[in-house]
Amino acid sequence: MAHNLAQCRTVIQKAVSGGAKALFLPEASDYIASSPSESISLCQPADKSPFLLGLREDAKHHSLPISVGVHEPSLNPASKRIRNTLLWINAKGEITHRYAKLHLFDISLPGRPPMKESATIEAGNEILPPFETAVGKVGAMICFDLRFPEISLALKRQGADVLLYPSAFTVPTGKVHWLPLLRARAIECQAYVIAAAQVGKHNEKRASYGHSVVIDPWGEVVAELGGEGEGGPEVVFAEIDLERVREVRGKMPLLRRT
Ligand SMILES: O=C(O)CNC(=O)[C@H](CS)NC(=O)CCC(=O)C(=O)O
Repeated sequence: MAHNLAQCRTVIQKAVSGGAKALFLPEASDYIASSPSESISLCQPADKSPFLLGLREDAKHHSLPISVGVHEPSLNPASKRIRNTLLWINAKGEITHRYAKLHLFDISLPGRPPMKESATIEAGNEILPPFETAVGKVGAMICFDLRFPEISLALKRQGADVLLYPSAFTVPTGKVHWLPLLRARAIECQAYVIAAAQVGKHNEKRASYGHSVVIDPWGEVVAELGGEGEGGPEVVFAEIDLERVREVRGKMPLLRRT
């Protein structure tokens, strides 16, 4: 986790030097463990996690809001499982919003070990209403949620201009599904999509697809990173133009107005 904090701090430095108004980090930026028991044992409450305390300090120091995916304990003290959450840290370093991942990644693909996120993670049970930020009204989702367009459509109806999908996508699913799903969400919601992704090898069992991307409300990719991640942590910049959201929605209205 100390290493991951250092990686994030490198990204924060780059974001600050480039004049970013907000920074979007991937799902599970604090750690990716190699077993359910390790994942549960590493988990700390937000107010005690050195990883989050470090990010909050930097957010405050640079007046830079940060969206980050982490692990947090269950709200139920009797639960052995943890939560997979997205936190919004504001420019004062305070955690102001929290979304707990609704859909868990329980799958088995041919020739690969099955993945059962629900062995470790307890699913969230509510959509977080979109919230105002320096880059517009943001709607939060996480990774596998991408396959369930209902949440993004609900967020659009609630006024989201920007949809977040911080992720740690697998390589085989990412190769085929990542970009088309993200572009579809941007096109049908007529919203910006910001998908910050983990990249490269985590441990003997796991690697992530990478290809972080920002997509505009017309569905065009406006910024992207690669799938190697060998040169260390990378950052990519994109302009979030809320006028562009109004324009696309105005020219092709998809929401019924009665
Ligand atoms: O494991 C952690 O600590 C953090 N969580 C994740 O990386 C999650 C669960 S394994 N990954 C995904 O949801 C990938 C989805 C995906 O790849 C797809 O939908 O194809």
